[in-house]
Amino acid sequence: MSTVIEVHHLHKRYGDKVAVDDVSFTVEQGEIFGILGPNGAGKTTTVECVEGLRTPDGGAVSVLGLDPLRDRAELTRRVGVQLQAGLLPDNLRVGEALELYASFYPRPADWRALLHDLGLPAKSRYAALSGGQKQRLSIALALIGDPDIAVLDELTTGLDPQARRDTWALIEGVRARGVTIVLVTHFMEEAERLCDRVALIDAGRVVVVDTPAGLADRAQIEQRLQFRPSRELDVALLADLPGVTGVTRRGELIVVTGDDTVVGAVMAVLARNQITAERLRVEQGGLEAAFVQLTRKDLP
Ligand SMILES: Nc1ncnc2c1ncn2[C@@H]1O[C@H](COP(=O)(O)OP(=O)(O)OP(=O)(O)O)[C@@H](O)[C@H]1O
Repeated sequence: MSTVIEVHHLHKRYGDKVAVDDVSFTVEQGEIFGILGPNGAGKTTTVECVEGLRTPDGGAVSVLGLDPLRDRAELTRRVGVQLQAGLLPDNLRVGEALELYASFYPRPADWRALLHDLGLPAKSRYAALSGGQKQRLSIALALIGDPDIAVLDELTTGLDPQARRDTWALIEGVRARGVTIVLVTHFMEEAERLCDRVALIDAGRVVVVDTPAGLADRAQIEQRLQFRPSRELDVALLADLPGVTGVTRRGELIVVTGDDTVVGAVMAVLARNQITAERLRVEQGGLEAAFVQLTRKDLP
C-alpha cells in the first residue's frame, strides 16, 4: 500500500485566529480516511490545504507526491473535490452540468455512465432536484475528472436517514473502483460505518488516528448492562464485583456499568442466586462515546 497524502505539522491561521494548530496524518492508497471533529475543529481548513485552496502558515503537505500549491494544475486533475451545495445555477440540467464539468478535464470519466451509476435524472434542472439528488450530483462532479483521490466534505449533512444510507453505499462503490476517499464529517455513525481509519481533530490538533474499532478500544468504553431480576436481588452483590463502576436501580430494572468483564461476572452472580435476567440489554459505547472520552467534548 502506498501513501497518497502526507500532512506534517500543518499550521494555518486566519489573522490572529488559529484554525489549524498542529495536524499530521497520512492517507494510504485505496482507503476511506475520515476527518472527524466538532464544529470549528479545523477540518475544512485542513482539507483545503490538502486541495491547494489555502496556503499553510507552517508544516508540509504532499498529495500524490505533489505540492498542492506549486503543482495545483496537476493536483486539480487528480483530486476530485465535492462542490458545495447551491453553487450550480438553478436552470442548469443535470446532464449539462456533468458534460460541462467533464470538459474541464483532459481525461474525464464517462459522464453518462456516472449519471447512470448515481441514478441521476439527466434532464432535470438543478432547482428541481431533491436534497439527496443534489448531493449525488455533487459527488458525481467530484468524480467527473476520474480522480485518484476524492475529498468529500460534510457528505450527508441535511440528508434524511435513507438518503444518507444510499450515499454511504455509493461511496463504498466509489472506493471499490480504487479511488482513495477523504471524508470530512461530524457524524460518528458515518465514520463508523464507512471509514477504514479516522483522525479525530479537536481545536486544530489531531487527538488520535486509528480505526473506528481501535478508537473505541482506546477509550476503554464502558459496558452497560440492564435487566429485570426474576426476583429480589441484593445489588451490593453486584457493586462489589471487580470491574463494576456503578449499579443503579431504574424502576424494576437494574443497570450495571463497568469494563468488559462485567457481563460475565454479573451473569455468574445471578446464576449462583438462581435469578434470571429478564429484558436483558447490553450496550457498548461506540465511536461517539470514544470521541467524548478522548476529547471531553460532545459532538453537535
Ligand atoms: N475564512 C476564514 N476566516 C476566518 N476564520 C475562519 C475562516 N474559515 C474558518 N475560520 C475559523 O477557523 C476555525 C476552523 O474552521 P474550519 O471551517 O476549518 O473548521 P471545521 O472543523 O471544518 O468546522 P465545521 O464543522 O463547522 O465546518 C473556526 O474557528 C472558524 O471559525
